[in-house]
This record gives sequence, C-alpha cells and structure tokens, in this order.
Amino acid sequence: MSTSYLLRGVAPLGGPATDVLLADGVIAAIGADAGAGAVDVTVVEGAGLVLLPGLVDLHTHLREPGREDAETVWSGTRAAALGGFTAVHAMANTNPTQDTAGVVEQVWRLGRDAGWVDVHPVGAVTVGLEGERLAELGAMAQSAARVRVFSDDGRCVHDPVVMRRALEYVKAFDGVVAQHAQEPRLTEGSQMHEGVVSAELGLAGWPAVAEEAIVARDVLLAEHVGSRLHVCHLSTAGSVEIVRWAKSRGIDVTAEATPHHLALTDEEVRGYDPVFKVNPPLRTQADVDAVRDGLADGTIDIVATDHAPHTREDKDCEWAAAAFGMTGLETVLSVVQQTMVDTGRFTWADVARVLSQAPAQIGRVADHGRPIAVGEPANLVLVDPAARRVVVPEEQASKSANSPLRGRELPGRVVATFLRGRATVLDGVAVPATITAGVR
Ligand SMILES: NC(=O)N[C@@H](CC(=O)O)C(=O)O
Ligand SMILES: [Zn+2]
Ligand SMILES: [Zn+2]
Repeated sequence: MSTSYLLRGVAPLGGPATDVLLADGVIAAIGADAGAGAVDVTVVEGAGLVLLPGLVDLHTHLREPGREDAETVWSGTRAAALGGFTAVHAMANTNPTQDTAGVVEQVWRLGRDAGWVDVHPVGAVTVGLEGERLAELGAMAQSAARVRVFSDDGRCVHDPVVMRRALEYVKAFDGVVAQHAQEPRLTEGSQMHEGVVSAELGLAGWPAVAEEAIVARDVLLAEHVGSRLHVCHLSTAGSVEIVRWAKSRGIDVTAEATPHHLALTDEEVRGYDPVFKVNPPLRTQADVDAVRDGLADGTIDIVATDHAPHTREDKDCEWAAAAFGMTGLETVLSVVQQTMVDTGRFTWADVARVLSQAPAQIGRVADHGRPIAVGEPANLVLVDPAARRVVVPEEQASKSANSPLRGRELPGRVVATFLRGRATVLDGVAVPATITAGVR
C-alpha cells in the first residue's frame, strides 16, 4: 500500500494552484517539482480543489459510552472524517458521564483505535453534570486523554459559585470552561425560540435573554478570575453584542456558532417536524444575520457542529416529546461555504481559521490547525467547491439521521481527508485504517 500522496494542482487555502507531496506523515514538499523523485506515490488530480488544514470540531456528541444506538466513537468519527475533520472534541454528556480520568481515557482509546480522527474527550465540569460538585478536573487534565476543554454541555453550569471555582481551577493547566448558556428557570418547559412564531404555534418559548443573561454573567466572572471562557453554540444577536463588548475589554472569551444557527430560523418549526428541535433553539432572521456578522468580524471565533445524533425513537415523535439536537458533521463545510464563502463574506483562509486553526488553538490541540507548509503534520482536507449534492441523511455515516438539511442541495464536497498523511477519505469514500497504518 502506498504511503505517499502527490496532490496535483491543488489550491492551498484557495490561493494559487500548486503540487503538494505528503510523505512519512508530513507535508514533504510544495511546488511544481514537489513530486520529482518521489517513489511509490499515489497521485490525486486536484485541479479546481481547495486544500485546507484538517477541520477541528470543538463540539461533537459521540454518544459512547451509553447511547451506542444513536452513535459510537467509531461511527461518529468516521462521519467526522467524511466531513473533512481530523480532530474532534467529544462532549461529556455520555452515560457514564465523562467526569473521571477513567471514562475520558476510555473514550480517547476508542478514538485512537478507530483511527478516523484524533478524539479529544471533553471533561465534565461537575460530577454527573449535576451542577453541584466539581468533577476531578485535574486528574482528567493529567490523564492520557490530556483534557483541556471542560463542559457540562446539555446543561448549564448555573450556580455562579461553581462556575467561578471551575474557571479558577482550569487555569492551573491552561484549560477552558465551555459553557452551555441557558438560564434554567427562564427555560423550564421551553420548546422553541420565544417570539412571534412560538406565540402563533402555542409552544412554550425559550427567550433570548435566557442565553444572554448567562453569557453576560460568565464574561464578568471570567474577567474577575482572569480565566478562559468559551461560549458554546451562541445563537442570539444580544449574545454577539455581549461577546463583542467583552472582547473590547480584553476579557479572554471565545465563542462558537453552529451551522444550523448560521443557516436556519424558527420559521422551520411551523411544520412541527422535531428534526428542527434543538438547544439553543433556532432563532429569528435578525439573529441569524447577527451571528453571520459576528463570525465575519471575528467576534465569534469558530464554527462548531454540536453534532447531536438521536435515534428515530427519540426524534420521530410528537414535537413536545422529541429530544433536542441535530447532526452536523457531514454537512458543516457545505453550510459554511453556502452562508459565508458563496455570499462573499469569507475567503477559504477564513474557513480554515474558523473550522481548524482557531478551534485547535482553543482546545490546545497541537498538531492540527497548522499552516500548510513543508514539515507540518499532514492533517489536511481536500474540498471541491464546485460540486453540488442533495443531503440524504440515511446515506451518511452517522448512525442517526436527524439532519435538518434533508433534501436540500448544498455546495461543496469533501474529496479527501488525510490524518498524519494517511487517507481516511479518498474520492469521497471512507478508507479504514489497515492494521499496520493503525499502529502508532
Ligand atoms: N444541542 C442539543 O440540542 N442537544 C445536545 C446537547 C447540547 O448541545 O446542549 C445533545 O446532547 O443532544
Ligand atoms: Zn449545549
Ligand atoms: Zn452540544
């Protein structure tokens, strides 16, 4: 089996076309003569294709351990590779919860053995996500999984004293607390965004202020203790304004937008299809516009998928009974192309920043989100921006089919993904690690 690839005529970061040689796990040469003298090389014809650093997701739900019927580390990371990812952060709301060194090491090992992407487990902030006692943050940081991102995602760390202690504690190992900003009392029984549509449909509302009140509190706490805060799935115009204000004050806060909050509004809920039920909820067009503006001006640092697979039993039921969450790993690049590149707001270098470099930096992942330069690890994705495809969730690699984009035509296609020089995806098809290639 060939271990080297010559990517011929590709455009790194959308710039001028050139040849790129991948050998021995690194970018070995770049330029017209990159392939000269190379032996045993697989040539990938790349005219018209854009080469980006492999994508890094700061917010993925892999569901293992506990809900292997919805997703496993193997199925979710295979979906990630097909979406162009080389690293993902696996959220802690598993069963058992990822709140001990033992559980995060288990997830990390499952990821390593699957070999599709590097899996970085997120550690829970509190024991069992109960919001009361801090989990063993230090032990998770020092484990083989080297946890740097801590989150009770799915739940908000709503006790300000617990949040303060967590922010203080993670400073010792350069960690970050990623907050699911949802004031629980303001969202009891909430089913969708509180506004004109919820009033018309008679569904209990989830007001923007329930997110913004926590974001405002947390940036002030982060300033007070001098720690790093990350805001998960920011969804409202008001949250964008608060984060913009916090950054102008020098507060060490970062924020993420999901593809669904960039692309969809609460108008989708009118059909009562629970595939559009998500936390935080789909908001108004004004919020979507503000999130796009915030991403364009750097107020929002990254796009993260919040890939939240759910089984048919948990999703194909009446709206009120359905689970919150939607899949996203296999469509995020297309959504960012459609909403940000094809609208003229982003270059491909900006895409690399928000989907690879910045998330790697926030998660303190060393070998990903690197420049495309000789000697760098060959963690890369090759994209065909001219391709178009219709989303068929059942044909995706995720075990769950709860994509909100079913039936929509999207631009762009992942042609190949490389993890340390090994093709995990080639010609748009997943390539399992061979026994030899999987050893590391
Ligand atoms: N986003 C969701 O609606 N659901 C997530 C949890 C979360 O991200 O809050 C899930 O785990 O299903
Ligand atoms: Zn969340
Ligand atoms: Zn989540």
